[in-house]
Amino acid sequence: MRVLFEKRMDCIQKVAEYKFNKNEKIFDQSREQSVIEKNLKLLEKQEYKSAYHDFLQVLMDSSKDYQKDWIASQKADSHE
Ligand SMILES: O=C(O)C(=O)C[C@]1(C(=O)O)C=C[C@@H](O)C=C1
Repeated sequence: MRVLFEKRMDCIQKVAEYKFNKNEKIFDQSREQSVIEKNLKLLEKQEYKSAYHDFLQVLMDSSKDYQKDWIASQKADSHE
């Protein structure tokens, strides 16, 4: 779990850098919806669907918080 989490966060770091450089917004509702739908379809045990939906949402909220903090720190550094 930790290893997968760290790999995911390495990707999220790259996404944050891309969004910072392109001045793109962090939250993309349609993208988020499609990530959730795609993953829910892949779930083998549909009885876990609701719990998995909540898990994905918490994961994406955490990614957005990380991106927000990282981009804010970059902006603060550039104003020093
Ligand atoms: O794909 C992105 O643009 C991301 O920022 C990653 C991610 C995610 O954690 O999967 C996070 C926020 C977006 O709203 C959608 C997806």
